[in-house]
Amino acid sequence: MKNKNLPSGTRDEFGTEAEVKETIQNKLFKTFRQRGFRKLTTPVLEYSDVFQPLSAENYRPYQLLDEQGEPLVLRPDLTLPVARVMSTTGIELPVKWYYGGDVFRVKKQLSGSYNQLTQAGIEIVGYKGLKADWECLEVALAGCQDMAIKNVTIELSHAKFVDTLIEQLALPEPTKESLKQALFDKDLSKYNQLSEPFERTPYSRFISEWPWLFGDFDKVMAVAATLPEIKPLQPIIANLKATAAFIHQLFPKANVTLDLSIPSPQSYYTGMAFRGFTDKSAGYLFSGGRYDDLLTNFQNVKTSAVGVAFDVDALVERTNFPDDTPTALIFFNADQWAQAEATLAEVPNSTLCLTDNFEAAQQLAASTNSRLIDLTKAGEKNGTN
Ligand SMILES: N[C@@H](Cc1c[nH]c[nH+]1)C(=O)O
Repeated sequence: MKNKNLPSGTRDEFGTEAEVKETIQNKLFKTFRQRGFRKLTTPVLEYSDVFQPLSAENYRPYQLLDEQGEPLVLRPDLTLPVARVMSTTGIELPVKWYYGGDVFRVKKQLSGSYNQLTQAGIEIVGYKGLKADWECLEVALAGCQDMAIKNVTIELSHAKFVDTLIEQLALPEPTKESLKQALFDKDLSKYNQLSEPFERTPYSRFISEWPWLFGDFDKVMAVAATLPEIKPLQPIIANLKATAAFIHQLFPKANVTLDLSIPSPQSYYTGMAFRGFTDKSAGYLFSGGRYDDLLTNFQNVKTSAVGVAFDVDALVERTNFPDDTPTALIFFNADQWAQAEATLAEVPNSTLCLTDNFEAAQQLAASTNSRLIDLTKAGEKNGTN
């Protein structure tokens, strides 16, 4: 074998880290099941068409060809496969799914981030109302609580806010698009120039602060309240406010922020979106949102859906690794296997010692700082135990 290196952005996981990851996944799966979600497993390989709704710059997939030359990808997302399943199987709505698995996203070389990420999430399909969005938030925030992750900040946003507001502005279409781009890019000189016509209009306060409209929920909402009455914005604002109130009521310790100046975290979101962070790092713990149009990409029926996925690797990073390596080694002769099994079952944190002789067992016990349980009495016989 010539190349023993791993492909860039991938890693091996072993020992405590891999075990903690498994424990976290199992804990999440158990919660999902207890809440009535059903498991859905999809393949790691899919036709690239499935992921067409993803924005290409954020999600560059690994590409392959099948035997007929059809382009395949390693899945860069787990929500789109759920939409594919829903549109091809005729499963009755409503449904609540849960899943876990790896997604693959080609990141820039040397960006320091991994190209293979483990997610565990839920998708609720067939419910229009806020209750389904809130069930996602409940699962996400309760999940963080179960992992003892403190200081969780939940950032709310809405996929339609920017477009709805820009739509109202008396500007030519191409200027609207450029204003939106300048806002998202935080290109202030361009933004200021394009937004000049709104000085001394009822929009002026909001438009002048728009690129900075993120942070404390109430403060951002106070600036939004300076806008003139815009009918299509009202349900968006009402949903955001009701959701912030819901979070305060159920998770009083969580910090709620609002961002009215970002592009939607996923290009397929159509409604409220939410991401969870802790103050320790920039990466998110969970990310989710409503996507009522996604299934129309696969079939001509509009279906309401909302979901959230945990970044399991981010949860592992924030968990204190317990040191629970086996502390007792059971040394036995091959014909004592049944007795060794009984001891294994009885002694907590024990493991079978598979060395051929007692000396090797002693060495292993010393190097792993383990207590040696000698079923052969070899130690007694030669006086070393
Ligand atoms: N698939 C989204 C998370 C999500 C699940 N459901 C809805 N959104 C992501 O990877 O960011």
